[in-house]
Amino acid sequence: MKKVGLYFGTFNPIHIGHLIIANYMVEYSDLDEVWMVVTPHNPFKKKSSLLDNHHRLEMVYKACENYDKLKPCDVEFKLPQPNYTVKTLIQLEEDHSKLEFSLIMGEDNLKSFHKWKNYEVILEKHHIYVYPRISDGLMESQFKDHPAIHKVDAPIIELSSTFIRKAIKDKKNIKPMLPAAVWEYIDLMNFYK
Ligand SMILES: Nc1ncnc2c1ncn2[C@@H]1O[C@H](COP(=O)(O)OP(=O)(O)OP(=O)(O)O)[C@@H](O)[C@H]1O
Ligand SMILES: O=C(O)c1ccc[n+]([C@@H]2O[C@H](COP(=O)([O-])O)[C@@H](O)[C@H]2O)c1
Repeated sequence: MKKVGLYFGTFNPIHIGHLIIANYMVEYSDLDEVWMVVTPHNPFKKKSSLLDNHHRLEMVYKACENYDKLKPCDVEFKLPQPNYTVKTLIQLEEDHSKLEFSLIMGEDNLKSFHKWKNYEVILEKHHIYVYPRISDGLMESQFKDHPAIHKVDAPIIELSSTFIRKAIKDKKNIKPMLPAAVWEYIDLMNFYK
């Protein structure tokens, strides 16, 4: 069975931090592919300053163009909002019965995973691949040494979409922080100014 890692995000915009993690995961784990799932509305985030779904998807598409094992995914566009991951997983399994889906998550997100809708169901049915991230807070003991949670030693790149949006607004040059095609698209479309 083909193993697909799901990397969920708002990707407003996708940056090299995301791309380095996705590529590392597919090269240094047993995953065959990583799908970058563009989320219209994260239940934990306000929707303000959010670029249209299709523009965020277009940027993910451009970022993945030269990576055969990385794929953009728009499954959440047709699902009710805010987007609960447990529901998305049910939809994906219905659409692709021959694929095995796992989640990719930073250590920071694992610390609040117990607040996700039906997280026990997710953990029962899926593996989670966790990469290191600098963050405060403690890991719930139930997630330490859990058989479905796998640590992958990916590099830490502290960069965020929030930082990039602000830097563009402040007219800073942040070219190396974005895949070239994404930078060109943002520049062409005058986004985040
Ligand atoms: N530099 C990074 N390294 C590793 N993981 C990251 C990095 N930036 C974001 N992530 C993780 O990638 C996923 C998708 O990221 P998201 O789209 O929320 O980007 P973000 O940069 O955190 O955005 P924002 O600053 O707008 O909140 C999330 O799980 C997030 O924790
Ligand atoms: O299902 C949930 O309850 C849930 C709660 C918080 C976040 N998520 C998903 O986690 C993904 C990454 O979240 P974030 O805030 O780190 O970008 C995003 O796709 C969200 O929809 C999901």
